[in-house]
Amino acid sequence: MMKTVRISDVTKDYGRVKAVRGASFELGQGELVALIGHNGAGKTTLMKLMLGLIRSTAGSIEVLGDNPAAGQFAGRRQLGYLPENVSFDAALTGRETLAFYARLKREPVASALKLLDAVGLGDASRRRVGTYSKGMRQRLGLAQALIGHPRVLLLDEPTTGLDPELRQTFYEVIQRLATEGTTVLLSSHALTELEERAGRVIIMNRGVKVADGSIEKLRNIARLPTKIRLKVAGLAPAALPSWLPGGAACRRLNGHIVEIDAGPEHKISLLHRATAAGSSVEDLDVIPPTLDELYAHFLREAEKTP
Ligand SMILES: Nc1ncnc2c1ncn2[C@@H]1O[C@H](COP(=O)(O)OP(=O)(O)OP(=O)(O)O)[C@@H](O)[C@H]1O
Repeated sequence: MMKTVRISDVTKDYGRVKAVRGASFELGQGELVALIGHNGAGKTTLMKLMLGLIRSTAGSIEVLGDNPAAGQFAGRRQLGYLPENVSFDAALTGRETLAFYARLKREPVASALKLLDAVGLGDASRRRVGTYSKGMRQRLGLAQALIGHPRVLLLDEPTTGLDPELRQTFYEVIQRLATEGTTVLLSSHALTELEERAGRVIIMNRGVKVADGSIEKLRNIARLPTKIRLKVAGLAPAALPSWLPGGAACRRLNGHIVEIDAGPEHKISLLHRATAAGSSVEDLDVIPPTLDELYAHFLREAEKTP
């Protein structure tokens, strides 16, 4: 996979604040990567470094084969960016706004305007941006970031303010771009929606990268228990199935569900027991560790190391 972004041992200090500390990672063509972390973890700072808006204190950054902070950064036109708090001139219409950005990027205005339809703003394109809702402004921001079919797309909390349907459309748009080869890096606090969508997750804690990999890989490293939920016929409200091994962490949920925490090494044998003849299990759900749980786990681990 061709690498579009290389971050090597990067540190960024703002005076005494260490916003990023020794971070290293590479992003490949066509990857959709989620950057997650608490407020102030260093996500926006990393994006600004990749855009060349600020310079690193130490370490090196390469985007599309070049240093983005260098004066003549050839890759700039191939970068798309949606800032966290996008703001536009309220007096311009959606079309005028996008035409303005297309000219700035020296891209054809006609193809930029087609992006308004792609983000569902076609009907509102002749209205002034001042009359747009927050979600509409966010979509205009996304259209702006997509001008010129960027090879690297950096999105800072892009789904804030979008309703569930628009979030779905948003992910469809960026997933299509990733399939076509764009590197997409998006920062977000909405972990549940990232779970099925991000091919890879980078977790930041106080400026330090604490985890990096697919959800599968993070699950393998964290070795958190999988939840097995069972509906068992004829079980008294507080009772537990007799076939459960002693010491298994389990509980009753709402009177009729039995929930078991199954460590990776016990999962299969517990499922065998649950589905064996005579176990009275009527229904069963297997719930692997969520991104929320993985995130909490890696932050806990990071806080243990001085
Ligand atoms: N221009 C600046 N001057 C001084 N400190 C800054 C500046 N920009 C960011 N910081 C500090 O650097 C740290 C990292 O900030 P950053 O904006 O990268 O975090 P973030 O992970 O994007 O947070 P959020 O989720 O709130 O957007 C924070 O402590 C922040 O206060």
